[in-house]
Amino acid sequence: MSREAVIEALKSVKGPDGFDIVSAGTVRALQVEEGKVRFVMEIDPAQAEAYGPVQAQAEAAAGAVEGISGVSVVLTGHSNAAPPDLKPKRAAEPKGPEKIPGVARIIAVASGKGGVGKSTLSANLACALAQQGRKVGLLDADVYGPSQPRMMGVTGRPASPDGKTILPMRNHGVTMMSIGLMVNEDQAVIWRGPMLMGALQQMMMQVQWRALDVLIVDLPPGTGDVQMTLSQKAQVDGAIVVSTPQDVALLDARKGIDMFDKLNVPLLGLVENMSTHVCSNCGHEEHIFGHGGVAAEAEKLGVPLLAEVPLDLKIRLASDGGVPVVVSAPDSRQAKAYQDIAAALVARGAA
Ligand SMILES: Nc1ncnc2c1ncn2[C@@H]1O[C@H](COP(=O)(O)OP(=O)(O)OP(=O)(O)O)[C@@H](O)[C@H]1O
Repeated sequence: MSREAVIEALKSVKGPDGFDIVSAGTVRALQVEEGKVRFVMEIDPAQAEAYGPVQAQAEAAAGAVEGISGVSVVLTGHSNAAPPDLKPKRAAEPKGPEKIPGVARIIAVASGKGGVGKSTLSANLACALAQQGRKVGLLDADVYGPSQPRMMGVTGRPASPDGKTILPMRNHGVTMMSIGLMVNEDQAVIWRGPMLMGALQQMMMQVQWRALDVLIVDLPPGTGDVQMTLSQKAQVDGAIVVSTPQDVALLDARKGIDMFDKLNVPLLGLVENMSTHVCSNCGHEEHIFGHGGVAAEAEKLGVPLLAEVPLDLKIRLASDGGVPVVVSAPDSRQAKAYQDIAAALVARGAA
């Protein structure tokens, strides 16, 4: 079971233009992992209907490859479709990722699994960078559970005065946009495929971010379609991977690290969250989930360990209350870990 075998199988599938979907450059970001295949089919939106059966054939072709137990194909639209008479060779040339207008740099914050503190880090990092004088945007791309409106204390729907562009929200010195502000909270979880990709693209390209030094993107957990779409569509300058210290969390984090490697996104560093727990009554320090695993991984990869953030009630209460701890208690020990990450990124010219 190999990536090559899947690609070979997909060459038997023809698009509505008669060219096979691999040579035509329709198949993008193909990954094979533990018997599961994922890829994006980038198509002319006007041909979405015609591609329905092609998608089904592609799923069947990839699924028939020996050792493949699951296939996930996402149809996504590209804006400038190739003219129909284009030779397959030219059509296969990939369209490179674009800069988001006005945005100097993009940093993606990712995690291998959910609930490890990726959104908490994104919110605190964005606020800390703003406190350090950077013009910062925060894009909540966690389509399956957008939590930035709550963490950043933002409510209401973003306005669209001209019906085309969207005005972002702003709080704590940070310009922000979340998929949670565009749909009802319970709706976001059922979004799938092209609709979801369209929303992500809209948030990147149609939001009036204005001039930003850095846009922090809070990704959904794992290594899925959103991560692939983001790095295909926009030029991501660096990624931060968050993990808790347990072996199983680290195992998932490694998959995230591997994904960024494949997508050619430089890894800026790792963060160990919930590293130690300091008892709020007696001050006793305990490594509830173990300690040092993320540091060892960073050393192995030759990337910085950006911080070890403690498991601390104050951090949770602050985020749940809509005022991240770097804003509610900027001089606290709890805020320092996030401020140090921001300072390190600024010093390296990464933010
Ligand atoms: N260092 C910390 N100390 C205490 N609580 C924390 C810490 N980091 C995160 N939390 C809390 O843990 C919960 C999960 O954190 P968060 O939402 O940031 O994780 P996530 O990785 O973004 O999760 P998901 O992938 O589900 O969106 C939240 O209630 C948050 O307040």
